[in-house]
Amino acid sequence: MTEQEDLGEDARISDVSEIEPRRLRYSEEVLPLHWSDAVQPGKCVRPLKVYARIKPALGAAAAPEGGAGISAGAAAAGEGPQQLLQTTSTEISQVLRCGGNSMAYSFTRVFEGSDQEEFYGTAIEPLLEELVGLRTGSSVFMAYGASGTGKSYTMQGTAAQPGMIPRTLSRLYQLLEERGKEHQVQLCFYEVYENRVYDLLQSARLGKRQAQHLPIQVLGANCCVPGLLRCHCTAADAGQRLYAAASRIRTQSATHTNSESSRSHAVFTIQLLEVEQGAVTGRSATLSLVDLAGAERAGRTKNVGSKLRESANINTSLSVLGRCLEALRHNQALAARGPGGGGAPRVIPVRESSLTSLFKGVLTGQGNLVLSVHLSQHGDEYDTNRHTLRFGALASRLQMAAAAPAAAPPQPPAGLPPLPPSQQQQQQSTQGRAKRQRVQPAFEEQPPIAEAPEEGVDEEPEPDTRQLKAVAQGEVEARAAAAVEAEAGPDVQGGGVDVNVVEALRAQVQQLQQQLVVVEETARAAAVAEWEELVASGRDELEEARQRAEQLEEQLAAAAKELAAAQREAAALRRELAQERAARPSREEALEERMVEPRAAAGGSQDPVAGQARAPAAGAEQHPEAGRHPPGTEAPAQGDDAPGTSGRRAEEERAPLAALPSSGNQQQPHQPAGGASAGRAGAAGGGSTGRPRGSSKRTGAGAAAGEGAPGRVAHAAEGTSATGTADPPQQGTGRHGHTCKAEATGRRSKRRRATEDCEVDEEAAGKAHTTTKQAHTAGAEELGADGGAGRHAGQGQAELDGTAGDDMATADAGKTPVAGRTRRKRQGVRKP
Ligand SMILES: Nc1ncnc2c1ncn2[C@@H]1O[C@H](COP(=O)(O)OP(=O)(O)OP(=O)(O)O)[C@@H](O)[C@H]1O
Repeated sequence: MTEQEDLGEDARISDVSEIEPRRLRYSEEVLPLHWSDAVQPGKCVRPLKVYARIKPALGAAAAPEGGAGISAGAAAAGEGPQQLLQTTSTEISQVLRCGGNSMAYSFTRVFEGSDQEEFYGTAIEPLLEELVGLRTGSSVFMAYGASGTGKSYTMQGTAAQPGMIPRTLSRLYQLLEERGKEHQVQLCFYEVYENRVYDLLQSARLGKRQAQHLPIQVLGANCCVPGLLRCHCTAADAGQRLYAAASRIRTQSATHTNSESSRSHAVFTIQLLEVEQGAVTGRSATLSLVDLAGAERAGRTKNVGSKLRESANINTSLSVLGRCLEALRHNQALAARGPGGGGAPRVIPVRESSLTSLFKGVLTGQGNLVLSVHLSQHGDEYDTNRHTLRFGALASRLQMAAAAPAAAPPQPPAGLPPLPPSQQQQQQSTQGRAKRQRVQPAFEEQPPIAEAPEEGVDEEPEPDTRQLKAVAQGEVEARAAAAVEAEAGPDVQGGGVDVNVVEALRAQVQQLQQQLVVVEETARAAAVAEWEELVASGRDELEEARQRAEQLEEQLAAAAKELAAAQREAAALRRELAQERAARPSREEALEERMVEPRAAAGGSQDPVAGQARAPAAGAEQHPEAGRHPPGTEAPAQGDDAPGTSGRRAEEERAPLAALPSSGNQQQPHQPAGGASAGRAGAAGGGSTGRPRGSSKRTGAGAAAGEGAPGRVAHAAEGTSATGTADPPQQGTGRHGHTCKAEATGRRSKRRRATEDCEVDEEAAGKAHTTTKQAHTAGAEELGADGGAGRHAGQGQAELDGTAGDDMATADAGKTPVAGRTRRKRQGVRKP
């Protein structure tokens, strides 16, 4: 921060005589600086004008001006993405040099180059005309942009190219002259540095930077800065000199991006009061020209220490400004949608910074706001330009409601009533004396007053200013006077108030007010910081919850997929099972059909064994209870009851197994011959009978096999042989057995294939096995009981001895291999 502790002759206002000392009295009166116009809703609404001005790239100050196309000199290289601004008269497109999409932004008008006249004529002159014609109560022009983009160049200019403020002053008096009406012009110039208001005119007048900042009083929609000096100015050159001198006091310093970077927002206000017959009528209008400090990126400016703090303050206030415009835009869009448009209006955060507090009126859409956004054609200004372009695009969507100033000036707030005329008069004179005492030394050094004072204005204060005086300073002084009177007692009251005491109290009150402002600001900053922290932590929590929800959703989706796959698999298995079930009867049919031939062959061979084999079956039919005996329990025991005489051995030898079901004849243990004859009868009947009732088909088949079907007998013999237990199979089957064996072997392999093709019902196979075993056991025991040493008996005995083991089942019937296999499977035994 550059503080000019002691201005040299050059820096001081060269001709302070331009400022009437008597007029300074008026300059301390509290008047609203920027206020909202009294407009009816929906009336005088117009879009906010946004002008864009592009500073040429370095070394290209002479680039083509104002025209469309690409500026020369845009090739300055730097870090970051290289950009180029392509323009038309109303549009700017930011193009990346490395390619990519460009975005176009529209503005009221786009300016390029260094010429100030054109910019002034387009952007400022209309505002000045409105001021002079008192057509708009309050107009504000703001220059916005990153540091070093030409805001100060535009507002202040150079000797060769005067900026907007000198041009405005010069043109103002021309217009007033043309109008031919009497006016009073009051000038204010102050800066907002680190969120505090400093009076630049006062500093210029005193010859040093004033250390005390001034409080801002927001009075409803209006804003006042008590203590701010207002200078009457009757000529353009006086105003220009005043401005030039005060500008030098404005805080500036060199940064990485700008050798004369403004570290504060500077506000130059021209207030025009209408005067008729030497008296102010009450109608007034203001035009404020604001040179905002430039937004800075710490990375680019490389600021540290106080400059970094300044930078942070600048960025904060500009950010609040941006948020105000955003909120205003939101509210206006909401209002345009009408009732029921959805959403709630936002609070416009004007109170969050001094800058926005000062311009509360226009930032809430009341009054006339015009913006210029400043850009740079330098290649490496991509980010800063983009930010500025977006700000401009947002602002250009706003509507402003401006109206002519009302006949009566803005009224002081209800809490601060005007003082009674007598007391006010007294205080004014007291105040005037005190002020003259205070400021006199500064003016004593200056040349004599060049211009004659405006007598009417000087001697007789205007009624409107008397009213407005009570807004702040009057109030303070009244309270101070009251306090003094109370303290001094009746003598002092009668003799008047001691000026020094009043002054002291007044200073004290002002100090307290300033302290109050500081406290308020600190509290507000703390609240904002806390709120931001809260929002940030809430955002973190929200993010965590969102991530967790995403994880859960993913898990849910995976589980749903697995479930669907499992359901598909289950459905496929169900289908397979159904197909299996559907195919089972036909397979069994096929097996039966295949067995017809061997049976027929067996039947045709006149095998007595076969004939006998059916006899027990028939017996079983006669005694169905036989089939109900569980294998290995009753049947063998019953076999004991079977007759085992040697006379019957020949027959029994031929049908050792066929006799097994005779166990069903336990009620008739002495009728083996009957059973045998029944078996023969069964054989004669085609050998298809004799299945015990209650057995399943397979069980029946197994039993039948055991009972003496020829093939089964052969198979049983073979199976017995395979177990290596008794005699060779041919010995048990004889001649006929050879034939049967050969056929049975072929059929067996076929059968095995057939049975291996399909899964045989375990239960059925088990039953077949047990029934067969039962039959074997019964037969063997029957034979054994006889003491018969026939081959079949020996075989049966061997099986009973357990030598056959599980393979006995395979020796039983055509089904038995499967049954055996199934049993092995069940028992977890591998086939040897
Ligand atoms: N349109 C222009 N034509 C020629 N020179 C320009 C133009 N705009 C700016 N400049 C030059 O660029 C330099 C920086 O401009 P200026 O100080 O006005 O930037 P700024 O935006 O006010 O920066 P800051 O915000 O840091 O104060 C100055 O030397 C100025 O003369």
